[in-house]
Amino acid sequence: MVHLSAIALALAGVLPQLTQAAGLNTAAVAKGLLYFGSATDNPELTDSAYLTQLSNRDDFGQITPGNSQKWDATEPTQNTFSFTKGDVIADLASTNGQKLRCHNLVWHSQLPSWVSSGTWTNATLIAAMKNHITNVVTHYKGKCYAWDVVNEALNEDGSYRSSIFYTTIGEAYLPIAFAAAAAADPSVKLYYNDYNIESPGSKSTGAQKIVKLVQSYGAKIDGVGLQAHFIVGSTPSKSAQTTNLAAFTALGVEVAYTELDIRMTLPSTAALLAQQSTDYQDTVAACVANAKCVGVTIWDYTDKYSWVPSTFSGQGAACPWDDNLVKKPAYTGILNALGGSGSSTTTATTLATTTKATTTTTASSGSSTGVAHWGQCGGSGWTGGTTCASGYTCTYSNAWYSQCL
Ligand SMILES: O[C@@H]1[C@@H](O)[C@H](O[C@@H]2CO[C@@H](O[C@@H]3CO[C@@H](O)[C@H](O)[C@H]3O)[C@H](O)[C@H]2O)OC[C@H]1O
Repeated sequence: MVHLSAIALALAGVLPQLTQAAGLNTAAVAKGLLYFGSATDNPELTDSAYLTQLSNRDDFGQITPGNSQKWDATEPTQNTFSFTKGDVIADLASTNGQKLRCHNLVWHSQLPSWVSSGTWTNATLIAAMKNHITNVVTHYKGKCYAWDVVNEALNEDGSYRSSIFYTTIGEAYLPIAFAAAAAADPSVKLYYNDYNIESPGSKSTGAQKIVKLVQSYGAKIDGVGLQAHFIVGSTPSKSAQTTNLAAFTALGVEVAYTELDIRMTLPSTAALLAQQSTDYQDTVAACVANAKCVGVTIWDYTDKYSWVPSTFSGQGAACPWDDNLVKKPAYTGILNALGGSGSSTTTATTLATTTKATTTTTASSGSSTGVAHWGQCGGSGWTGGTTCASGYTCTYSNAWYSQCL
């Protein structure tokens, strides 16, 4: 069936178009992603210039709290919960009309000492973990697009990290955590999130085993978050990242780049900034190429507030905006991957189908073929529709069209 409304909307410019002027999020949505986003943190929000750019939905359609939803922030004392700082970020997302990625529930780091140094049995730690998850997820119910339920459970060789959770409970802590999160908010997407799982290898294989483990317990797992804390010049190729993403999505889960930044040894040079731009472009292009890659989040947008210099001695300049909130070449690299710096041609017949459309994009740097993730899923004329075709799930809709994955 031909949906003339999609053609009309596209021709009239109602659907997101790929133009020079489009920001990162606008271009990402036009390319079929759900969002392009940034992490942020409470102390930075007093910087009005920073806040203004963060709130610019043309660039950022999603934000993630960098620290304020972690266990040490939300349950510093057993069964005493504090949501004040996390609520500031959640409210900001709501005010700005941005999606919120919620981060994180179970992680070996930034734990309060009552957890990390407590005396636990299998039963008592399961109870404490479930109580934490239930309270935090319930508090933010309906506000998060996704939760990073378990963060960084793996060693580099793909074996389990010896966290308090693994050594006390064993691998069952993962499905137990996912099941508790699903019970508290059945609608929110539930993710496993880790670093160094962005190209094929032992750790990526370990993360795929976690997906299968959770599924084998009958618990819900919706996605895998690839942190993507990269180094300029050592970023995995687009090809390696594309192959890797496909291995995850073949398991029936979606994927997202959740903490992208690409650091360099300081001082930065023009050559390093150019390579950084290429590395950003390759990574975002890998996401665009996979129909189940829903978004990219950078781990703060400006070098001014990046976590990198305080964590990796002598390194920095990892973000697409510099210390003065001026865009770096990396910004253009991301936009190139999103088709934002060139022209885009999409055939009307492809647009009109209820299946995922294939978009051919001609960027200034060359030609590439990507997969558009959106589809006009129902209705007719200018009112559009919000019902997805059979076999598709509606992940976003507005008055004009639905996004169906
Ligand atoms: O002193 C601490 C300070 O060290 C802390 O820094 C944060 C550490 O976590 C960072 O985010 C993580 C980066 O990579 C992945 O491993 C994780 O998934 C992320 O959560 C965050 O950006 C830093 O700000 O902040 C609190 C201070 O008290």
